[in-house]
Amino acid sequence: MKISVVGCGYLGAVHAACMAKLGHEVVGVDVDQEKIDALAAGKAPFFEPGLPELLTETHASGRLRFTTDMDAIRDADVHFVCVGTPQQAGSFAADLTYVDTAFREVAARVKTGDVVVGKSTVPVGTAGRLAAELTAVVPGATLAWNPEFLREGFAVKDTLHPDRIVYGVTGGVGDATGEQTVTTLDAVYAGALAGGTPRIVTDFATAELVKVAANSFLATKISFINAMAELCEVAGGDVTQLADAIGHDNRIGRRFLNAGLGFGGGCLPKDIRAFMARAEELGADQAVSFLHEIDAINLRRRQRMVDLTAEVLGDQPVAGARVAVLGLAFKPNSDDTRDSPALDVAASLHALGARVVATDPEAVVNARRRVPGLEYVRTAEEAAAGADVVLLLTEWQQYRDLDPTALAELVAHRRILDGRNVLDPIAWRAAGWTYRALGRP
Ligand SMILES: NC(=O)c1ccc[n+]([C@@H]2O[C@H](COP(=O)([O-])OP(=O)(O)OC[C@H]3O[C@@H](n4cnc5c(N)ncnc54)[C@H](O)[C@@H]3O)[C@@H](O)[C@H]2O)c1
Ligand SMILES: O=c1ccn([C@@H]2O[C@H](COP(=O)(O)OP(=O)(O)O[C@H]3O[C@H](CO)[C@@H](O)[C@H](O)[C@H]3O)[C@@H](O)[C@H]2O)c(=O)[nH]1
Repeated sequence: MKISVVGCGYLGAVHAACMAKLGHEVVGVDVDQEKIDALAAGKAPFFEPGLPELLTETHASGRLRFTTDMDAIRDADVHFVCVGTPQQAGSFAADLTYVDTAFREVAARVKTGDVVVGKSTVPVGTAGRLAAELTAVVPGATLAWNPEFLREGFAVKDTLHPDRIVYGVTGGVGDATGEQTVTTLDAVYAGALAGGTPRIVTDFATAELVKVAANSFLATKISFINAMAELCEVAGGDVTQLADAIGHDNRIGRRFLNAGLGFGGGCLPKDIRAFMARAEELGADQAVSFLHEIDAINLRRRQRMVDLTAEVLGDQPVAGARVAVLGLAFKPNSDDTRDSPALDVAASLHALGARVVATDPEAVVNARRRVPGLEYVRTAEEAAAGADVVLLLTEWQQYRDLDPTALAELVAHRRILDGRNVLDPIAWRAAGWTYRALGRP
């Protein structure tokens, strides 16, 4: 099939490459010339494991190209819209300007029979509005809403082998146009559906809600365990053992119960906020008012880390202390620093006058763009040299594997704060370190 992908960021670039991998002829379009130049040269414009190899392979196949020329979508029959929906400045609501602009641009170029597929995460009600706007321009074109659930760091695998695929279609199940759209989407996703991937066909509102409900649930699970960490801190318990113990209950499950600095990134924080804003517009704010608490618990963890740093420094003031920060991305295996808890903590300590020397295997360029004032270095060892305290804030494998004895030789004071509960306290204490973590004695 001939497919266009409009918006080639973390979601769209991966989606375009995966669609080509599934055998389709794909054109990716973005307004960002730099991003398109990289992609057109077969290079990933951001760090995502497996993407460079996939781009090389699909580039060579001749089935994948990238351009800033929107007219290139005219050849395609199915058009995925993958542009950003960030949080509005000064509000919890989603900023839909990119979605609205992209849909207008697409609608001006599609033809009868084309299917436009929304993948961006949007407030419930958006798809219905956009469907009406699309058919007002091209009555024979249809809209589908196909939310995306990929995780950064696993984006290629999640796209090619998703846990489920959701289609929101006009009129829902049983509607003739809807049925036709389902047939088209099944052909698009044939390679990913093979092997029995569950596929849920539903109406627009449900499809939009599935996405924000899933992210709200994940955020709730993380904040739940972080609330337990707060309790452990005052009562003297160990949240990692607590998580293991409750996680053995199959009804609860151990995944997404890792306590620490909490959730960040370009999705969970802004999606739960946009959900609250939309629920309020719909007069249903009470239904999701608990999300305010989820957000508050999450943000308290970042402040707790800053306070804990001051606590372990003891008589030494934060201002002037040399703080080594290991990890800046919002999670490992990503270079994404959007709403990164790690970068937030580093910036707060810097604002308090600490000399923050920070490193990350992939995220330094993005971090520097957001917080230029920190001192950025290449390695954990460089960051730790002469440090009064070391903060592990993003659990990259190389930081998990650090040798406490070797690192002890580099620092001014052996103080380590494990913001992600991934180090072995016994080994670090045995090497002479003061080990502190969130939610652990
Ligand atoms: N990043 C993820 O892991 C992920 C996963 C699932 C869903 N989502 C959702 O997908 C959407 C995109 O997220 P992202 O992380 O890829 O964002 P991103 O900022 O990385 O990418 C968005 C891209 O859209 C481009 N763009 C903006 N306006 C455009 C226009 N008019 N025409 C063409 N391109 C345009 C931007 O230049 C940018 O490259 C969001 O709604 C997000 O919530 C993201
Ligand atoms: O037990 C855990 C698990 C995760 N996190 C943090 O939670 C955040 C989000 O992690 P993750 O969900 O793995 O990353 P994303 O790539 O943001 O993926 C989420 O957001 C995407 C965009 O909506 C969705 O598509 C995915 O399904 C959803 O998992 C990160 O800061 C993690 O450090 C924890 O603190 N504890």
